[in-house]
Amino acid sequence: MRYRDQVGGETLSFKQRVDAIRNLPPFLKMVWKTNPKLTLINIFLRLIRSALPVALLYVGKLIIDEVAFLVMHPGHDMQNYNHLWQLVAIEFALAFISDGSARLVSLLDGLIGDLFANYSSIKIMEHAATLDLEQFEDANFYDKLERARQQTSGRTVLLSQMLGQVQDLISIVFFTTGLAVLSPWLIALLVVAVLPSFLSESYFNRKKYELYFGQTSDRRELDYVRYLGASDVTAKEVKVFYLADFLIDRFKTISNKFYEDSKQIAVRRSSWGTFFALIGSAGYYTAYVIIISQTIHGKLSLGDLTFMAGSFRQLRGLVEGVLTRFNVVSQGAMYLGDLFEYFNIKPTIISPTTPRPFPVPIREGFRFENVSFKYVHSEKWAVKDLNFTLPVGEKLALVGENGAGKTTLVKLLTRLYDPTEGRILLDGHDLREYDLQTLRHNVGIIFQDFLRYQMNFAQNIAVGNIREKENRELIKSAATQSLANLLAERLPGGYDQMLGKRFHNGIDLSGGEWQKIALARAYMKESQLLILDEPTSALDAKAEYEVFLRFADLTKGKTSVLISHRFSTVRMADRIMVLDKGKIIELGHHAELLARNGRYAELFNLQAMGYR
Ligand SMILES: Nc1ncnc2c1ncn2[C@@H]1O[C@H](COP(=O)(O)OP(=O)(O)OP(=O)(O)O)[C@@H](O)[C@H]1O
Repeated sequence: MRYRDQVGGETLSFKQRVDAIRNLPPFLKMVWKTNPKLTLINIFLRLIRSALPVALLYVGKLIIDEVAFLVMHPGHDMQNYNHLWQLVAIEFALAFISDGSARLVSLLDGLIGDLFANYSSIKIMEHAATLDLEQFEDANFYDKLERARQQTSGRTVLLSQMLGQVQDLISIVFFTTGLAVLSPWLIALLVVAVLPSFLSESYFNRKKYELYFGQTSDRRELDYVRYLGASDVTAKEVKVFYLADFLIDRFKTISNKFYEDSKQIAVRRSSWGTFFALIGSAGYYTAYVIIISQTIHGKLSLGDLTFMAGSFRQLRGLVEGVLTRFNVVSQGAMYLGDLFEYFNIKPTIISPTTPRPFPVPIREGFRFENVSFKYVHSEKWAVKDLNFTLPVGEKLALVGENGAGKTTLVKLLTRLYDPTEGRILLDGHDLREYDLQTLRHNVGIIFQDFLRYQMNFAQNIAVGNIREKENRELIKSAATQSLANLLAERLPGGYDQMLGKRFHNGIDLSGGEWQKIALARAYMKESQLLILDEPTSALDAKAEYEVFLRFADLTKGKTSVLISHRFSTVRMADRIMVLDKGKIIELGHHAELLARNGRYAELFNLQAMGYR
C-alpha cells in the first residue's frame, strides 16, 4: 500500500490524530538523547512554573482580604501591617521566579531545539547512507524524505508545545481544585465556554494537514524550480535557452495555488475562531456576574472575588490553550510520523549476519549465472539472462548502444542493486554472502556521472577512499597515476585549491580536467576489481591515449571492467562484451570479433570510417 493512501486525503480522522500521539514517546526519547541534562532541567523548571499562577492568584487574594480588613477596621495594630507586607513580599518573590523561570525555559527550549535539529539531521543522513539506491529512485521515497527533513527544524516548536502542555495541565489541576472547592458549577460553565472553539480548531488543523500532505510533490517541484532558476549549476543553460520566464511562470502557478488553498483555510479558520471566542467571553462574563452578585450578597469575600474571577479567566485561557494545543501537538505528532516512517524504511541490500571472509586475493573471479535485472516500476528488463565469467586478471570492455545495459551490469557487480533473477558468484559464492562494505572496498568504481565535489582538489581525490583523507602522499600518487597531478601544479592553490564556483576562491575546471580528478579516485585504494564507466569521454584524444596506457600499466594483472564508446580504447581490452537491449550478443577478443563481422565489427568500422 502506498504511503499516500494510508495517511492522506479524506481518510484522516480524529482517531488518527489521537493515534499520532504515540509518536511522542519516541520523540521525547530522541530529545532526551540530544541532551539529557538540559531536558531534565527544563522539565523541572516547568513543574515549578505550573504551580506559580495559582499561587500568585492565591497570595493576591490574601492581600486583598487583608487590605479590606485593614480598611474596614481602622485602629489595627502593627502585626496586621507586617502580615500584609509579608504577603506582598511573597507575591513579589513569586512574580520574580515566574519571570526568571519563563526566560530560562524559553532559553532551554531554544537550545534543545537547536540540538535536536542537528541530531535529527545527522540521523537522517546516517539512515540515508544505509538505504538502497533503488529507494532513492522512487518518488514516494523522496516525498517521505522531504517531509522527514522538514521535521528536523519544525519539531523544535513541538517540544515546547508538548512540555507546555504538561505544564498547563498541572496548572489546570491546581486551578480546578481551587475553583471546585469554592464553586463547582463554574467548572461546567467553563466547559461550555471552551468546547466549541476546540472543535473548530481541530477541524481546521485537520484540513491544514490534509492540504500540506497533498502538496508534498508540488512542494518538491517548487524547490526544484527555484533551484533551476537560481543556481550556479543551472545558470548557463537557463541563460542560453532563455528559460527564466518559463521557470518563473511555473513557480508562480504552483506557489499561487498554494497561497489560494492556504488562504481559504486561514480565512475560514479566523472567522469561526472569532465567533467561538465570543462564546467563550460570554461564558466568562456570565460567571463573572454570578461571582460579583455572590460577593455583594456577602457569600464571598473581595479576595474570593478576585481569586475566582481570576481563576476562571486563567482556567479558560489554560483549557482553551491546552485543547488548541492538543491539536497542534497531535498535528505535530502526525508530521513526526513522517520522520519515524522514514526511519522505518529498511534497506534490502544488506550484509549477511555472518559474512563469508572476502577472498584476498580473489582466486577465480566473478561469474554471472542467468542474471536478469529490472528497475523498480519498470516493465522492461535492463539486462536479461547474462551468463559469463570474469576471470581474475582479465580486462573486460563493455560496448553497446545507449541504454544497452552496460552501467546496470557494473552496478550489479558492486551490489548497488541485486539481480531480480539469477545470481552473481565471486569465487564460487553468491555476492550476497560477503560483507557489503568489504565488497565495495575491494571494488573501485568511477561512474560516468561522477560527482564534482565543491571541495578542495585533494579532497576531491580523497573521496575515493575517505579513510585516507589525510594521506597526502597517497593522494598525490593517485593524482600522478591519473595525470591529474599536472593540473594540480597549474592551480594557484595546488592540492588545497578549492574547486567549483560555489564557495570562495573556487576555480571551475573543464570536463576533461574534472574527469582526471575523478579517475584519480580509482587509484586511492588497492581495489581488486576496477570499474571505469566511460571515464574518458571528455578527455581529448591525446589525454585519453596517455590515460589508458597508464591504466593498462597500473592495472596489470588486475581485474577490470571498462565501459567506453571509443573503440580505440576498447580494443586494448582482453575481451570485449557487446550488449544489445540487455543481452550479450558477442563476447571475444578484438581480432576475433572483427573476424566474425558481426555487430562489433559494424560499430568498429563505423567509427574507424569517421577518422579516415
Ligand atoms: N535508475 C533507473 N531506473 C529505471 N530504468 C533505468 C535506470 N537506469 C537505467 N535504466 C534503464 O535501463 C536500461 C539500461 O540502462 P544502462 O544505464 O545500463 O545503459 P547503458 O548501456 O549504460 O547506457 P549509456 O551508454 O547511455 O550509458 C535503459 O533502458 C535505461 O533506460
